[in-house]
Amino acid sequence: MDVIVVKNDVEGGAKAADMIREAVKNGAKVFGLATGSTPVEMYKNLVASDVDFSKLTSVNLDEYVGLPADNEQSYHRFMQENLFDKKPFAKSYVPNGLATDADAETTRYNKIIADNPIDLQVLGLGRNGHIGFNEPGSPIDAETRKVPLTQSTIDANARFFDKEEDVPKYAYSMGIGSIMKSKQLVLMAWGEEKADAVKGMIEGPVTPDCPASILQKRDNVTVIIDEAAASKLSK
Ligand SMILES: N[C@@H]1[C@@H](O)[C@H](O)[C@@H](COP(=O)(O)O)O[C@@H]1O
Repeated sequence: MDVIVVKNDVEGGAKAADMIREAVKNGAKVFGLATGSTPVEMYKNLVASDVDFSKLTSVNLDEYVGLPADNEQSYHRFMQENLFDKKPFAKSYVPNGLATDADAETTRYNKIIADNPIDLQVLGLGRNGHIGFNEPGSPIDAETRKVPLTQSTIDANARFFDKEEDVPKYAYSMGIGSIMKSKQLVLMAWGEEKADAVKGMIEGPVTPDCPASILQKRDNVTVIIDEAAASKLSK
C-alpha cells in the first residue's frame, strides 16, 4: 500500500487526477468511478484538463435503491454533473436505482464488470471503513449486490437530503470481490472524521469490521489522505 499524505483535498484531488491521466496515457481502458464529496476535487481537475475519455469506459461503484437517475441525490446525477457532462466516456455504467428485481439488476451489473475488467478503480472511504457501500461485516468475495445501509452511513449521508426519512436505506453496490479484481486502486480520504477508518485500513488487522483493511492484501493500491485523515496513524 502506497500512502501519500497531502495538505488537503485540493492537493490530493490533483494528485489523484494525475494518476488517472497517467493511466489513460498508459492504455487503461476502463475506469471504476466513485461518488461522494471525496472525489469532487479530482473530478474538477479532470474536467479542467485535456484528458480524453471519449473512447473509454466507466463503471460506477454504487447507486441508491429507489432514486431515479435524475434525482438530485442520485449517483447517476452526481456523475453527470461532476464529470460526464464535460468529459463523456464512450460508455458509462451506473447501477439502476429504480430496478425492482434486485437479482436481475445485480446479474446485469456483474456481467458489465466481467465484460469490462476495471483497470483503475477510484475509491472513497466511509467513516466506518466502508468502500463502495460495503458496510462492516460484508463478505470479502462478494460481487454486486443489494445492500442495506448502516445507521452510521444513513446519518452521514443525511446532510445531502431534506429529511432523514428521505435517505435511501438500500443501495446496489459492487462487492469487495469485484473491487479487489481491479488492476489498480486509488483511495482518497479527507478530514478528521475519516481518521479512525484510515487507521483501521492501514494499521489495523485485515477484518470485515473495517472493509477497507482488505486493501492491505493488494499490490498496486495508492492511498491519498490529508493530514487530518492521517492524524491517528502511529507513524
Ligand atoms: N457510497 C459512498 C462511498 O462510495 C463513499 O466513498 C463514502 C464516503 O463519502 P464522502 O466522500 O461523501 O465522505 O460514502 C458513500 O456512502
